[in-house]
Amino acid sequence: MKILADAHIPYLKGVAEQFGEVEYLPGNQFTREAIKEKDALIVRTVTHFGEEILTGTNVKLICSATIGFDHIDTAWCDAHGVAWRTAPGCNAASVEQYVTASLLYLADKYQLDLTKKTIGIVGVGNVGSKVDAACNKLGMRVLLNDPPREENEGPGLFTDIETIQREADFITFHTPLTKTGKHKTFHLADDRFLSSATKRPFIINAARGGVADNQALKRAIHNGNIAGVVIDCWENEPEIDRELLQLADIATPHIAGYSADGKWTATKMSLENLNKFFNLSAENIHYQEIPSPLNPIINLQGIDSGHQLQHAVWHTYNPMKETTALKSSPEKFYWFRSNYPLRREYRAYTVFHADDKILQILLSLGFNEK
Ligand SMILES: NC(=O)c1ccc[n+]([C@@H]2O[C@H](COP(=O)([O-])OP(=O)(O)OC[C@H]3O[C@@H](n4cnc5c(N)ncnc54)[C@H](O)[C@@H]3O)[C@@H](O)[C@H]2O)c1
Ligand SMILES: O=C(O)[C@H](O)[C@H](O)COP(=O)(O)O
Repeated sequence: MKILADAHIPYLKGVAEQFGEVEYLPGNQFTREAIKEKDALIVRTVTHFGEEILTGTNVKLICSATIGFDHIDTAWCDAHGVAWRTAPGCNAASVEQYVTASLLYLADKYQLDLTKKTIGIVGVGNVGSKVDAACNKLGMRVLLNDPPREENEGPGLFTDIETIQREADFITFHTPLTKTGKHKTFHLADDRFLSSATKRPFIINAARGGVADNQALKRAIHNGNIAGVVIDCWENEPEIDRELLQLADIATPHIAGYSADGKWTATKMSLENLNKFFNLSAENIHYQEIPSPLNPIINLQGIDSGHQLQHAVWHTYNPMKETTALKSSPEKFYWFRSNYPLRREYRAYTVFHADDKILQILLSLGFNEK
């Protein structure tokens, strides 16, 4: 079997070869010519797969090592016999780590007590559910909005979007990007939405750029309708809006899901999809190990209890380093994504000397205790 894989999918090289002949190319160098003779593609979100690239090729399966699939023209693929698979939930915990680290940053910068704040979560799937759990552990009041789920599961858990606009101090989006249908999410956060947000909330978008109208975000910051923004996903990546970049409290190059744990799981799920689709019956697949973090021990001795939580979370992931780097070199957006350093989730870290109350929060988030 002939496979073409994105060269920037970690933990794949030397492993995918157990399934066939594998060639690697950076995602932005995939062409119709390059994929023509391939049976399967293992891809990322940086390449668009539709009629223009797939017509006349031999491709039978596209495995995206990602949660999102708005880079695949699924209608065209379904109509033309090209199967596609994704890796649901693979990096949901990584996005939760990103949102938690960002909330702690905003709280620190603007002197906010998160236990007295309300967060509205729009889209409560794999990621939104994890963000919900984390925000509860931080002691926040959480409002959940997910009309498709509410239609299926009934009311009770969910609230309407107007309540979130009225009551939330933070609004975080975790929906897919959809441009049609009853629950389409394209420009969900537009001028109207943002000007109806009464508590001057912070807006967080680590879903997809198009979920929040980037021009409307700038207007809302300028006219004071919102207090600030945390943006990981942008319209027109990698050519992102430079003014919005400078205005953002946290601005990152679409890496919220880039924990090594998430990448490893995405690779594994992609290969499992390949194995199943082609009935390869491969057993005892050899996977690479996820490297340990450089400093897996977090010693909180001497840190006052008011700062222990942020210290521990930022030890695992600090969004400010990436914000500074992106603000000074926005032209390196694609490079930052292709050369991402090792980042581990909480479970790879052990905390020492945490105060009792903080320790309980850290353990519930997934840290280990010595
Ligand atoms: N920044 C990153 O690195 C990163 C990483 C992972 C996922 N993502 C993105 O995050 C988003 C969520 O991922 P997920 O794994 O939770 O997806 P999911 O499919 O598990 O959950 C999405 C949820 O959104 C809900 N939804 C759909 N339309 C809605 C609407 N109009 N209003 C409110 N809710 C709506 C769905 O019912 C579903 O419950 C996706 O867009 C994904 O591409 C980004
Ligand atoms: O959809 C996802 O899983 C995320 O957006 C993911 O982080 C994108 O990863 P990439 O395509 O850059 O590898």
